[in-house]
Amino acid sequence: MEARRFKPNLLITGTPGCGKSTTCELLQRRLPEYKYYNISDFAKEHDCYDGYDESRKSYIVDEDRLLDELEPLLRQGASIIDWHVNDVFPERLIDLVVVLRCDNGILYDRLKARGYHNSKIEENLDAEIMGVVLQDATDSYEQEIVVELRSDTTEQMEANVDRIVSWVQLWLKQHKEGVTNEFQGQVDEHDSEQDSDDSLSGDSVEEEHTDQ
Ligand SMILES: Nc1ncnc2c1ncn2[C@@H]1O[C@H](COP(=O)(O)OP(=O)(O)O)[C@@H](O)[C@H]1O
Repeated sequence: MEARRFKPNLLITGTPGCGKSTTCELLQRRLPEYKYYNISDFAKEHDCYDGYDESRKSYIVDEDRLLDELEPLLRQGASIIDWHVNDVFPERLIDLVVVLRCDNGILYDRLKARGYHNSKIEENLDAEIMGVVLQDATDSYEQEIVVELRSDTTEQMEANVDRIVSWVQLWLKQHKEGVTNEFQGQVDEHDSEQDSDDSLSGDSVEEEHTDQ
């Protein structure tokens, strides 16, 4: 049986350029006892690569190897996981999935500034338009723990971090009290001032993984 976690594991996902790393950085400042796992870096550091995809100009992650390395760490809880791929982590180890979304014009500028070549920019823009990452998340996790948040502006990013910290506090309170209510039910109540844009709205699209 899975050991009980005393602090939640947070998965911050989204198309490359949507703001995962920046959001995680801010989040970690607010949650200093949480460990931050940027999976691209983690895979590199732990030699979890299985070749290089020349056409995509990106390394291919050996997901089995990655999970072997990561699982014992996630079992301890208090993790912030940053990756555009979200459907590889065992459901039992993830407590909240935040899918960051971004306007395509803004995303284009961010990816261009990052020096991505055009085909890679296009692939990522298509993935964002089609909601691929959100679809993967809703396919892989209970809908109650998947939350879609807009990250076009600094103000939105700061508000997102505030919300995630509030959810963490709520999770801690619930688990301390042994309350078994559904997490999202409490979140909805807590965030009743949020507008309806925050509801899940992923379109059904074909599977396509983006890479950095
Ligand atoms: N909500 C936001 N508002 C303004 N700039 C942002 C926002 N999110 C990300 N950025 C900027 O966009 C770029 C890509 O963000 P990053 O966090 O690296 O994305 P990801 O980790 O999803 O690839 C960075 O220069 C970052 O400062």
